[in-house]
Amino acid sequence: MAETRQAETHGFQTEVKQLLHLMIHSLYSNKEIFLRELVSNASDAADKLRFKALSDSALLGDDAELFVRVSADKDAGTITISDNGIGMTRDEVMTNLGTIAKSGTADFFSKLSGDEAKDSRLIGQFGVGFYSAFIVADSVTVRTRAAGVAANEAVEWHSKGEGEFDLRAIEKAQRGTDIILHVRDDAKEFVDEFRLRGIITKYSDHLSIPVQMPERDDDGKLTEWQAVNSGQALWTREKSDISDDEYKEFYKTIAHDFEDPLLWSHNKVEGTQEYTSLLYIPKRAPWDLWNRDQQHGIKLYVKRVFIMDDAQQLMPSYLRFVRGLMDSNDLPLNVSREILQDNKITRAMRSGSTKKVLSLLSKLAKDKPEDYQEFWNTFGTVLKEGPAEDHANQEKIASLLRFASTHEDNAEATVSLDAYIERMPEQQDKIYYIVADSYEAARDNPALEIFRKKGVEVLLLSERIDEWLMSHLTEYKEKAFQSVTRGDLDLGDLEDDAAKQQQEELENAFKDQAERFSNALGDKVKSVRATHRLTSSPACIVTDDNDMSTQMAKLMEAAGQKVPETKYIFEINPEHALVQQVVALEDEDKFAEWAQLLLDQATLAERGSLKDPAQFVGRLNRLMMELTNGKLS
Ligand SMILES: Nc1ncnc2c1ncn2[C@@H]1O[C@H](COP(=O)(O)OP(=O)(O)OP(=O)(O)O)[C@@H](O)[C@H]1O
Repeated sequence: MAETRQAETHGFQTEVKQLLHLMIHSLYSNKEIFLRELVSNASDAADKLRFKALSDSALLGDDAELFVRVSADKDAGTITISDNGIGMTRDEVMTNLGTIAKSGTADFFSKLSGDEAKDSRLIGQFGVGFYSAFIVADSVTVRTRAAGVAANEAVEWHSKGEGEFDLRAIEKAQRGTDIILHVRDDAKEFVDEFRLRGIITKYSDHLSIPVQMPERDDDGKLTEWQAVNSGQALWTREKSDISDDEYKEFYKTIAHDFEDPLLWSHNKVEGTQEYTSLLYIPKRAPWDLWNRDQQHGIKLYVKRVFIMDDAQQLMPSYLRFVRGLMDSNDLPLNVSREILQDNKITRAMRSGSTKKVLSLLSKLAKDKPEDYQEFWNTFGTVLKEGPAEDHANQEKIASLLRFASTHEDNAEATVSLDAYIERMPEQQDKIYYIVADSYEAARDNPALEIFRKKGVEVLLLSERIDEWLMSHLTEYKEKAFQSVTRGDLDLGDLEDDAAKQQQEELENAFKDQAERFSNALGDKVKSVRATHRLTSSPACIVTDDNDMSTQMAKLMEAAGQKVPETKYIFEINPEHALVQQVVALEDEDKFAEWAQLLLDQATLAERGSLKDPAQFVGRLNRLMMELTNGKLS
């Protein structure tokens, strides 16, 4: 036994070291948050135990009144935060307090710049948690005994927050965790129970668990522990009794965010289902928002008892930036993730809260367009997953989308579909868009020429998700979406009969030449025809209606899927001077060279790359040499 009580030393995972260093250096102006983090961990530990005890009441033993206790010892220079919650086993201590068990952590740290101001914002997004103890402490001791584990199987963890931590077996009479902070000289102001009490009432007043502090006699001796928070879960109170500040502080505690939320919505739903929801939209994106496996931020409670974090069934994935909680009166207390998955009650809660969030956003867009724009810039890309994921709310989600467009002439996505429709000329019946690799590639794609000439607005899409979005969004307010690089260009009533007839004549007149191009290019193209998309470019390629679009093919290739090669329709502008010279060539070999060059150019403008760029360069140089007769003038 004696041997196991010897301390073992372990190194922190590299990322922990980085996090610690960064935290100490960038959060010095916001030191007091350590208490919020540690008290909220202690309260989570109580919640977890209460939940586990639902199926195994023996776990509570004779220590069923759960609490968090905070005290300070001026002589020793320490602050202690204790709870009689779930505690941790040795293995749990090793992983929870020695590593950062979040996927993508290394990636996150590679983004840090070394600029402390910038990095401190990032660190806020990351969520500091337990390690924030080191903002005020130069050494931290954690003594913990997991529920259901014998007193002599408790563990002590100790670290100075540098490269390593010590672990040893100890004996601990009470279940739960004590965290003892040995406070650094520059944070001694916190070794003061009056000060600590102020911080607790600021951050933790609404926790449903009592947070207790010592009552002391004149000699400073503890006489009893007394709760210093109101102990009433915030969301159970009447909306009218809760101040904005209380809502904001509560958000910071549950979301581990440093900043105020952008907005929130607190609802009591009554009727066939009874539940309360308190949902927040953060101002900033968490660092791992783009990861679809990222945990969801909704906590589930049943009759005020905490059941689980990250209840994915309560919020669709495209709203995974929403934080908050739902408290059901109808679900059984012993509900499991499996039960949640296929459950009438959860479905109703999910659908109700989804509607709530969407209407909250619509209202923001209407009342405070600038704030909405800020929201869109932060979370828009995630919301774009919505139309594919949630058919029932497609129209509502679509109304929240924002795009760059030819109307605005800048890359920022500010145009709503309603604004687009509002500007549509009466004869226009479709919503035109283009998807490309970048805003510039979209803006300068030759297929837009005819639209510019006719003054028809085109939405310019260039995010990775956009092709996916547009493949699920087929219409909005009964107007179909139409890609300008796809299929036959049907401008509908935007063209009058005379223009249509003129176009037909042009196509007929070009038939023979189109065939000549087609013979020269062989199976490199699907077909060749005269275009009516172009005004200043000689040629472009477009995708046939039934083929996979360029962007979709790229998306699938990037995902490692085998994609059949798309053959394009090659459209030529017979009125372009270069085309007129090419068709005048009599030598068929030369004609073929030029035809290939025009196709390569058009492919470059649409796809951004060629299969064999060296061949293109060789051909271009050969033709230039011929044109210049080997001499530039
Ligand atoms: N008082 C405690 N009792 C029991 N377990 C704890 C306690 N404090 C921390 N832990 C465990 O350590 C883990 C890591 O804590 P930490 O605060 O770093 O992260 P987190 O709470 O999971 O995430 P975040 O704070 O970023 O939301 C917790 O998830 C929990 O399992």
